[in-house]
Amino acid sequence: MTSANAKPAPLTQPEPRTAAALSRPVFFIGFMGAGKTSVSRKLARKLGLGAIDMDTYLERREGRRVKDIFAEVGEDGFRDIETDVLRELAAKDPLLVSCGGGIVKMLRNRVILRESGFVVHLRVGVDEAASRISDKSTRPLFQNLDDARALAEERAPLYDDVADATVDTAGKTVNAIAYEVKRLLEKEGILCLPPK
Ligand SMILES: Nc1ncnc2c1ncn2[C@@H]1O[C@H](COP(=O)(O)OP(=O)(O)O)[C@@H](O)[C@H]1O
Ligand SMILES: O=C(O)C1=C[C@@H](OP(=O)(O)O)[C@@H](O)[C@H](O)C1
Ligand SMILES: [Mg+2]
Repeated sequence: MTSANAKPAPLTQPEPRTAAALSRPVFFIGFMGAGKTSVSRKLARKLGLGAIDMDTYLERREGRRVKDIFAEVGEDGFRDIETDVLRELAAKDPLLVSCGGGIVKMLRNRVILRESGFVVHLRVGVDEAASRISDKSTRPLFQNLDDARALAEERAPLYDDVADATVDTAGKTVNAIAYEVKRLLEKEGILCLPPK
């Protein structure tokens, strides 16, 4: 029986969710070789989510490779372009974004990351990173182990400072890391999955 002042049933029910969705952008940070690009891509494929790799996006936008940008305008010039791209991507509908390893260097980037997304730090040791990267010519700041170690040490507190979550990647496959990140994003309420 319906009472006189009961609300009428809505004409349309909300559509049940049919695809995975993110409540905020997810930014992958971590040292070169941590697997930011690979894990983000794997997760996007597994879940049918959109993913953008900052370096790939930036290279297309600029029409030149990262190493050529470094050679032509130096690291400072590269960092300016990188911040521009970060601002652009942070303003889009939520995506998986794999950042370059140096994104945390500039305070302005750390502010954007913290304010606009959920930040996942993929942690890797320098020796393991070096063993993963076969072609170091594409990474101007990973040319020898001593310099890479010093850089990693300098950046470690910056990654910790900005990360909402950290995943240790040592000895794990890209697939296993992607699964761990998926569970973590679900638990944090960042990833909403359709009912099975
Ligand atoms: N967990 C992993 N185990 C083994 N190799 C990996 C792993 N993650 C990435 N790689 C390899 O290391 C290289 C760098 O990975 P990439 O995803 O580009 O790292 P990043 O974007 O963090 O620099 C690639 O050749 C990739 O296939
Ligand atoms: O650590 C860095 O300063 C850099 C990391 C690179 O990206 P990956 O971390 O994806 O290799 C790329 O953005 C550029 O060579 C600078
Ligand atoms: Mg990358």
